[in-house]
Amino acid sequence: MPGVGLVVLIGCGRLGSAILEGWLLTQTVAAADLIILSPSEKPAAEVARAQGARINPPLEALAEASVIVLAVKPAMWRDVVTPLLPFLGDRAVILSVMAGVTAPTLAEGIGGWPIVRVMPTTGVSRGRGVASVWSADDRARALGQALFEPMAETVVLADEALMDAATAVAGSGAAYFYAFTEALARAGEAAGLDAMTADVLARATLRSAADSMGEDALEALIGRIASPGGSTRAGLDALAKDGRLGVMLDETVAAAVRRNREMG
Ligand SMILES: NC(=O)C1=CN([C@@H]2O[C@H](COP(=O)(O)OP(=O)(O)OC[C@H]3O[C@@H](n4cnc5c(N)ncnc54)[C@H](OP(=O)(O)O)[C@@H]3O)[C@@H](O)[C@H]2O)C=CC1
Ligand SMILES: O=C(O)[C@@H]1CCC=N1
Repeated sequence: MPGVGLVVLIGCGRLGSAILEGWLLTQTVAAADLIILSPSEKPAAEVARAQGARINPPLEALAEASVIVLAVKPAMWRDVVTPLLPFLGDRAVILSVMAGVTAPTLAEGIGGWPIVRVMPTTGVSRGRGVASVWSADDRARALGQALFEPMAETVVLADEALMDAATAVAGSGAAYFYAFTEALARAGEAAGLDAMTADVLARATLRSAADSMGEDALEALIGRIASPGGSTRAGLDALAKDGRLGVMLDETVAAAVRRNREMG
């Protein structure tokens, strides 16, 4: 894609691989413009290599990089990045997808380069992710948007302090929906379905609900299914009894926000 330049992806684990797959799928980054640093061989990196990406080249190659994407665990980024710093050019932007690690903390170890934080979901691998972007630097923010908008519904946050909440809602959120779906299947089993039928129905319902959602208000969507006095309304009333659904999700998001702060 014109304008993005040479992209260095550091870490090709679950999220790094998803990002790589998304870039190639949506042609956001040409494989020839990619350098991937990975201690072990990864299927996604091998696919990129076959299309022209460079894997673990001599570090002198980093001098031309426009953007360095940090997709390693929050606990290890200093050890990973410190040896690379002497090789970075003046124009590089640091893009971190790490949960919890703040820009001021990153700047302690990577001073001098503009920083953009992006919190994507692994759905970017299929060009259908979600991403929250924050940067204090206009060029870095624009680069973050250029790299993620083609493969994610992207929100630009006004304040870095909101990144932990965005991570707790979107970065983690798919896992909550999967956990809910699992619990729905088990409840179906308790109501008499065999385990496999309950799984098929719960998973298909999640897919169908997501497909049908569009841009309509959630309340309107619920209203279309829940006939007054009907069985869905009875189920929804049980779900929200004494405000417990809201309380449960407040606690869920608060716990994830706390953990993001601890990891940073
Ligand atoms: N998974 C998710 O859904 C999301 C994750 N994140 C963030 O993404 C980051 C990565 O998470 P995730 O992908 O799940 O974790 P993984 O453990 O799957 O990936 C981390 C990768 O870092 C690699 N690595 C370790 N040392 C180096 C090194 N020196 N140079 C290059 N790569 C190295 C590891 O390589 P190896 O496998 O060879 O050890 C590993 O594949 C985290 O900071 C997390 O907060 C953010 C949003 C969503
Ligand atoms: O669980 C984690 O720490 C990361 C952050 C968002 C999704 N995965």
